[in-house]
Amino acid sequence: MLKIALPNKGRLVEDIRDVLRDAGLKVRAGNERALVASMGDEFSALFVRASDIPEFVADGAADAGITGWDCVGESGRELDSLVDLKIGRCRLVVALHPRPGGPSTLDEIPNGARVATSFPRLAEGFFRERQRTVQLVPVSGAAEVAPHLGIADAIVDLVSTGSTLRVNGLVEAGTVLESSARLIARPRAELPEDVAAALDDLALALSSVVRAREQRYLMANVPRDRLDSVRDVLPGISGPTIIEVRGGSDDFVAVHAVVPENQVYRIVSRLKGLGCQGILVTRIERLVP
Ligand SMILES: Nc1ncnc2c1ncn2[C@@H]1O[C@H](COP(=O)(O)OP(=O)(O)OP(=O)(O)O)[C@@H](O)[C@H]1O
Ligand SMILES: O=P(O)(O)OC[C@H]1O[C@H](OP(=O)(O)OP(=O)(O)O)[C@H](O)[C@@H]1O
Ligand SMILES: [Mg+2]
Repeated sequence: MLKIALPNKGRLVEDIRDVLRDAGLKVRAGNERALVASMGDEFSALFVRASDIPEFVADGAADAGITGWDCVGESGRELDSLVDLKIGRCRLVVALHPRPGGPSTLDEIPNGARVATSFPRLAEGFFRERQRTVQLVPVSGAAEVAPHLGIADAIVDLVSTGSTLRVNGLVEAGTVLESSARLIARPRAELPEDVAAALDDLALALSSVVRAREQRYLMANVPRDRLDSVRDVLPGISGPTIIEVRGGSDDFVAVHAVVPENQVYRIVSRLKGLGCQGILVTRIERLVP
C-alpha cells in the first residue's frame, strides 16, 4: 500500500477529492476526523496540513502527496511535480499599501523594508535575487492586515480573485510564484522500483482526468459536401472521426471529434453555419492520448 499525503482541511480538500474520485480513487474515510483512509485498492490516504505535506513526502513518511506548489517552494525540499492538477490556482505576490511618500512599485521598496508573510523562505529569496535585504515579519495568516497595523511596509501572500487585497486597499507589485495543486514525490532516482511504478500509474490516472476536463467530445451530422470545411473547424486529437450513417440520408455523415472546452462555443456556431445537424457535446471522463 502506497501512502499518499492529502490536505486534511482548507481550500484544496474538495477539489482534490473530486479529481481522485474521477480517477477512480474513492477515499473511504471512517469519519471526518480520521487521519488515514483507504483510497482505491492500492493506496492509503494520510490527512495532514497542506503546508506539512512536502516535508512528509521528502522524509519518506508518505510515498507521494498532493498539495499547493507554493507549499513545496516554501519547504525548500527537493521534490518532483508529477502532475499539475490545475486546481487551487493562485499566485504568491508582493503587495503594497500605496500612500504618500511610501513605495508604490517593487523597485521603490527600500532595503530594510518590513515584509509580512507566511512564506518567509520564498519572500526572502525573491528579494535576495533582486539584491534587496528585507526584514521579514512572520505571520501565520491574514498578512493583509499587517500594513494597516503599522507592522509592515509590504506583504507577500497568495491571491486568486484579488478581492482580499482590494478590500484591504493593497495593490500588487510583483509575482513571486505561480501555484496550483500538484502530485509530488521524491526525485525518481531515490524511489524503489515498485513505488516508482505505482506512482506512474497514479500520475497517468490523474493526468488523464485533468486533460479530459479541458476537452469535450463533439458529435454532429455533417452534409457530405461540407466535410472539408468542417475539417478546418474541428481540430480534434488526430482529426475528426468520420462515420457513414447506415440507413440514414446519403447526404450526411456523422463526425466525432475531441475539441478544447473553451472553443466549443465558437465551433458549434460555425458547424451550425455549415449546415450541420444534431450537434451533441458531452464531457469526457478520461483522456489518454
Ligand atoms: N485564494 C486562494 N485561491 C486558490 N488557492 C489557494 C488560495 N489560498 C490558498 N490556496 C492554495 O491552497 C493551499 C492551502 O491553503 P489553505 O488556505 O487551505 O490552508 P493554509 O491557509 O495554508 O493553512 P491553514 O488553514 O492550515 O493555516 C495553499 O497552499 C494554496 O496552494
Ligand atoms: O485573492 P483572493 O481570492 O481574495 O484570495 C486570497 C486569500 O486567500 C487566502 O486566504 P484564505 O481565505 O485561505 O484564508 P487564510 O488566511 O486563513 O489562509 C490567501 O491567504 C488570501 O488571503
Ligand atoms: Mg489560506
